[in-house]
Order: sequence, then structure tokens, then C-alpha cells
Amino acid sequence: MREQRFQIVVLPDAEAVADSATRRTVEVARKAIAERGRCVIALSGGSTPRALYQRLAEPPTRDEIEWSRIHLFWGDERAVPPDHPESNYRMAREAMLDRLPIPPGNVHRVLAELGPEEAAERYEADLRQVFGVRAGEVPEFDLILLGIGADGHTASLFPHTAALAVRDRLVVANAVPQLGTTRITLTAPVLQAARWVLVLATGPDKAEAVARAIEGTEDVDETPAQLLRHARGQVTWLLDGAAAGRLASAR
Ligand SMILES: O=C(O)[C@H](O)[C@@H](O)[C@H](O)[C@H](O)COP(=O)(O)O
Repeated sequence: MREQRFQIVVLPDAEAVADSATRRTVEVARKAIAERGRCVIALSGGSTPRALYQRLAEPPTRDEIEWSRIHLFWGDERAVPPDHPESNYRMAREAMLDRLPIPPGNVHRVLAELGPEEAAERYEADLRQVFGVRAGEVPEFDLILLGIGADGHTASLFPHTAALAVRDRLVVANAVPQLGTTRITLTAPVLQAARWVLVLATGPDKAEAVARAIEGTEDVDETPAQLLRHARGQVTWLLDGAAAGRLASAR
């Protein structure tokens, strides 16, 4: 039975969120491989998904997925080399990639060391090549993992930044004045086209942003995670009680 398109799941704590995210990721991967011969996933950055990645690399869970049929991308990347402490690629490599039997050619990291503009162009070309999509077409990830910032950003679509308005690119270099840096990020059309989006949020500092994203008056420029309201696929928010603390619908 297909779950409803927009789902809010409130769990006791961050461990339970990671456990649920692990189970759902395995389910989506196995189903995509069975139906389409492969599963293409965009990983989230930040710290929340680390526990999920660690679980995916631990037997027996690791052996429930046919990793040779998995392609991994990132939803966004910082403008740093792959061995930098802030690199989303490095976090995923240390948490799981180093222990997974995934072909290196299936790991599509953002070549952020080339500089944000060049990296965004190369990443978009890689995305188009793997999905076989031409200009004007948007790839459908089987699964996009996302987080949310306390300011309501998701991926590296930050409030009041230029990337939020982009509809004709899959990947852009997005200047983020509030961080004093530029990030490389998938654009809204790509996030909205995914078959399944799994948003992980834990802790009290996310509660206000989560409530705005899910229930607040719509202003995507102010709360970019609201763009998920217009996703075409399944959107599941996996929250612990603290992150769900301001949701009227979760009471
Ligand atoms: O590159 C990044 O930082 C992420 O893609 C970003 O969108 C992240 O998901 C949120 O900032 C939440 O980060 P935490 O999980 O660290 O709270």
C-alpha cells in the first residue's frame, strides 16, 4: 500500500530517526533496483545523516543492498577539497564509503576543489550523463536525503539567495552571504522531482524551522525547505520529539 505523499514521522530520539532512515533507505534501494535495475541517491551533508551512513555500512544492513547497483551523488557540497574537515564527501567517506563495496565510478562527488562555478558545471554534466537527461529535462532521483538548518535552508538553498530562483539549471554555485562563502547545490527543480525525499531533523534548534517549513505561511525565500511542499514524489519528514516540538499537527 503506497504511503501518503507527505508524511511526518515523529520518533523518540535521534537514534530512532537514524534507525528509521536506515530501514527506509534500504527499502527504497531494494525496490528501485528490483524495478529499474539501479538506485540513484543524493546524500545530505551536515552532521545529522552521519548516524544513518554508519548504519548503512554495518553488516548485516550493509549486505541488504546490492551496492554495485547504487549511484551516489550529494545534494550539496562546500567549496573545499575532498579531504577538508567541512567536506560533505569526506564525512560520507569516513562514515560509510570506505567500508562499502561500491564501485568508485558510482560515487559522483562534487569536484569542489575546481572552484564553485567549474565544480557546478562539471557536476551538472555528470548528473545529466548518469541520468541521460538533456537540456530542459530534470533527473528523477530515486531518493534524496536532506536536512534542514535552523534558518530553514535545505541542501545549500539558503534564505534570500540566488539559487532559490533558478529553474533552468540542475546545479549551481550559490553565494551564501550569511556564511561568507559559496556552496554548490542541487536546485529546487531537482529536489522537487525526486521519487522520494527523506528529510532528517533532530534537536530543539530545528523545531522552529521545521514548523515553518511544514505548517508556516508560504514564503520559500524566507524558508527554502517549504519548496518540498511542491515535490512531485513522496516526502517523509523523520523527526525526533524535539525537532517536532513546534508542530501543531504533531501534538
Ligand atoms: O551541507 C550541509 O550542511 C547540508 O547539506 C545542509 O543542508 C544540512 O543538511 C543542514 O545544514 C543541517 O545540518 P546538520 O545536520 O549538521 O544540522
